[in-house]
Amino acid sequence: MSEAKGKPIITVSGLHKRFRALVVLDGIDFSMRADEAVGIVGPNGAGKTTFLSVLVGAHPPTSGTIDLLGEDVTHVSASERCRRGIVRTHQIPRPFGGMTVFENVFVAAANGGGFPRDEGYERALDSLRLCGMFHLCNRRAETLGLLDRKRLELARALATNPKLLLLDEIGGGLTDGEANELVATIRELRRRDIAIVWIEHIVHILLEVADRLVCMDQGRIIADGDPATVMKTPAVVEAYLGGSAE
Ligand SMILES: Nc1ncnc2c1ncn2[C@@H]1O[C@H](COP(=O)(O)OP(=O)(O)OP(=O)(O)O)[C@@H](O)[C@H]1O
Repeated sequence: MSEAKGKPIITVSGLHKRFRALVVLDGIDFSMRADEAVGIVGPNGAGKTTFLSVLVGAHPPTSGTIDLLGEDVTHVSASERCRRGIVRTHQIPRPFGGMTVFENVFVAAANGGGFPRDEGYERALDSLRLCGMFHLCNRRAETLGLLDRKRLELARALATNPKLLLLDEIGGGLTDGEANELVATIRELRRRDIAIVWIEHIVHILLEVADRLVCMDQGRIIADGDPATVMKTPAVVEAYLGGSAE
């Protein structure tokens, strides 16, 4: 492992997030290296999506700090964080309607990634190829089905040239064959040295890629470590898997 890969890509300390009286993140401490793929599981409402939103700057934390690549980005805008290499996909894909698939991805490369035109063009094409969407370049984004919308969401995120990619439930509703394709794509991203955080309820897909698993419950991290060990942790069995710790 190179020295750069072994360094933390992101470190979060004492992160709290409240929406009015509702405490959604309740003291999150988290750090990961650039060569890791971390899965996040947890019951509905645990705060997983909110965690990603706070990491990318879509919501300011109520308190706590976020350090990206050795710099404090807690008060840095979402667009600037994106240019520094952190990007997320959304649980519900949000393509720009009225634009083609290619235009959607090109806008991400140019605006999100800050690439000049020719480079943005190449990045957009590379992302579309990687996500198996090249043949759909000229389709209007709003005419895509759910699976292709999810692929487009991933292609747009990749076009920004992320160092850390945050995925929010991109596996839901896929057939086994489609899920295998998705796993192959994520493995290719790891070969390209992109660090991954992936929230997913379909745990068996997640475990094919994640080398570390985090379980959240009620705004806290209740387990963090080797996936097999985390899945057997009594607190995880009780909070997430619906079983008894006995
Ligand atoms: N913008 C918001 N304003 C108010 N409450 C919010 C907001 N976003 C999320 N919440 C609340 O925060 C809590 C955590 O939501 P979040 O979506 O982060 O959980 P989650 O673990 O991702 O759940 P799921 O697995 O169902 O996606 C929920 O009670 C949700 O209603």
